[in-house]
Amino acid sequence: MAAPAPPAGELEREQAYLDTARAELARMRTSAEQLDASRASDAISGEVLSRVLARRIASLQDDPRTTLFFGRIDVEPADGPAEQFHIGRRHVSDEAGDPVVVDWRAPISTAFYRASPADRMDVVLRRRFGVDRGRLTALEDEHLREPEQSTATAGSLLAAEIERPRTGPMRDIVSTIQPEQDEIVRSDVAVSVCVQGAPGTGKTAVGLHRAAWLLYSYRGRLDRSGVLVVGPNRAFLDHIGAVLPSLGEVRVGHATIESLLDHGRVRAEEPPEVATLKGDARLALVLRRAVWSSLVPPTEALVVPRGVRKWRVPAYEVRDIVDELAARGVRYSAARDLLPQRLAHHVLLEMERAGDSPDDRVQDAVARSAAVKKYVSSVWPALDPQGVLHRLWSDPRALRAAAGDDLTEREQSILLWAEPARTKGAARWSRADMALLDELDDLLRRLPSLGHVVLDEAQDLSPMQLRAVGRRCSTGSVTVLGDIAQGTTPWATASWDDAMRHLGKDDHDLVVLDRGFRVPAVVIEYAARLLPHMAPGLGAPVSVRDNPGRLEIRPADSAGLDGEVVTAVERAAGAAGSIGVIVADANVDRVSRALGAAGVSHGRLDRDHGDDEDHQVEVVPASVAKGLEFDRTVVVEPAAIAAAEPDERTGLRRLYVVLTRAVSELTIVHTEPLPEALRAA
Ligand SMILES: Nc1ncnc2c1ncn2[C@@H]1O[C@H](COP(=O)(O)OP(=O)(O)OP(=O)(O)O)[C@@H](O)[C@H]1O
Repeated sequence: MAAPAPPAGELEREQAYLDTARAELARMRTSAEQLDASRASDAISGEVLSRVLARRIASLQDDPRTTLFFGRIDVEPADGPAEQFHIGRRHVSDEAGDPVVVDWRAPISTAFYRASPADRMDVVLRRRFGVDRGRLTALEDEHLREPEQSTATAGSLLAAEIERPRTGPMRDIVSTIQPEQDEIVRSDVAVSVCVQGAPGTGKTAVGLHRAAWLLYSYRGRLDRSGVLVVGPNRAFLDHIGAVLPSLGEVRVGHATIESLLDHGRVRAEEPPEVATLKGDARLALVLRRAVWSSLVPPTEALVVPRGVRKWRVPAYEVRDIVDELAARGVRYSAARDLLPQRLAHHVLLEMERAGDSPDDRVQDAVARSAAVKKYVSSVWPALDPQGVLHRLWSDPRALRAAAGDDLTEREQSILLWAEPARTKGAARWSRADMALLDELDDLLRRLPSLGHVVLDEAQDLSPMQLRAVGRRCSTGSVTVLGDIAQGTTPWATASWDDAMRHLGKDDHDLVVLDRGFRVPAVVIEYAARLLPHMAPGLGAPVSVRDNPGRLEIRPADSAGLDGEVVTAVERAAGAAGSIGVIVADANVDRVSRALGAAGVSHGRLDRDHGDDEDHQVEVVPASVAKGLEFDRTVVVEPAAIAAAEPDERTGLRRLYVVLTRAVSELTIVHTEPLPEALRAA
């Protein structure tokens, strides 16, 4: 018996419904345009209102290139009427306020993503639409109660969407979010989630959709506190930067860890041993001690002259005040700000005891007096992060005192500058120093917390960097995305429990994603040969791609390497789709020159710039490839890519990252022997 087809005329009926939905959206826009901000009660509210209105009108624009919905569910609850819901990127309602299209983030839409024959969630029919330039071209029905009634093609629209060629930046996956992904996306706002997933399992996609879902579900709260996405470099942020706007969310901040911890210019590179030690969580204890040991126990009384009299607060009383402030858990500088008023209050009590009746203005004047200021500076010195760190790295005695039992003598000697900078302004700070300056900043004044942070490629952060991110969501929650096998920094995390503890989120859900959406089977199986050598215990994803992919290995002699690369790139460029030519950082110029000489137009990525021009071919330094994807990749000289890292394990991990960027084809061009781990079958 032939599998059922959708009922005749159904596509036309759905197209008519789409036309109605478009008309309703136009009506919503017109009525928003007619609202008048000038009728607000005052100028400031008028300005706020007109901004809100402008945003609302922009959000109601119809994009004729897409449809307003991509799916439909028919639900038949046991205790209520049967209903149909069309699911789309945004909500559309009719004049009576009834929904015409429901937002994919609304609670009712959950069933579209998660219902299955085993757990129908009241759904009897799930329909998916094929779309071309704003019109519906096909539909597929899944009957959850009677699976044999499902259309013959059920599942093929989903597969086609996953197989669609990748060109340009990353796009949203809103029409095809998978059940295990949806569970993460819709985790409660209070829950911190850590997602471990092999390359291409959709971690980044899930994190971004979670941000959009949270903003929809907790709009008021998160609009105020803010949501931030943190990624490894600018090229990556450029790659993902269009996803949230395409979901209607333009108010999410995007940052790299470097831009987040911007406490001055990075002017020094340091050996991995030093950077790793500076990233160790023990440094937090050292810095805390360095800050609080700056307090100088008072030995002399505070003396405040006023007119012909002198008022005294004895040293032991000041000590009590200082001890009380230091014990309150207030940050160092914030507590210091309280000290003048406390001292002035004691002076006031003295005055009262002497028969005066001073008022608050007298207390303020005493607090601001030169005598009090000078005294405060002597017992509770003003500090700034750069000053504290400059002293620690320059002065062995200061470092020894702050180190306590937490750092060995050898470790202290590693941290000390060989040639101390003369002033803090002249200090040449390193990347690892930035996380320490950030920690110091927070020891001095508390940083306000965001509502939610999405942290991608989290495996690469040091404990001190994780602490820095954690303090930015200290009262909010975090979505942590990463893959231990892709950790390529010397301080990369070996355990998600440790990483989450450094983030201050001991209490979290750990979820493993293992279905691979990017990398086709032959490519992932090849790359997975590396896993036992650099991340034993971690499995490769199971590719869910229909396309088995293509893997080609092209040996060349050293004179012919560039020519072989050009040939491989030209062949790859014969079909539509993006091409990444991934090479060891040191070889980027050479390969780019060779391509240029052969007339192959291409762009170049670096840490700070994703290419915004529309190049089909991009030359990508291996250190920038993480998180990116290309339809076809040409990987040049794997041995050189691995050898550029400080140790073998990191080298193989870098190679694993590089080999897993391809959506359909991977070509390897090499003259040096391939690393042993790759050769072993
Ligand atoms: N449910 C889905 N439907 C369609 N495409 C998907 C789905 N999930 C993921 N993808 C696609 O798979 C590709 C890989 O996704 P993503 O970059 O989020 O993976 P990742 O786990 O972050 O990878 P990596 O660890 O390599 O950075 C992307 O093109 C993404 O759009």
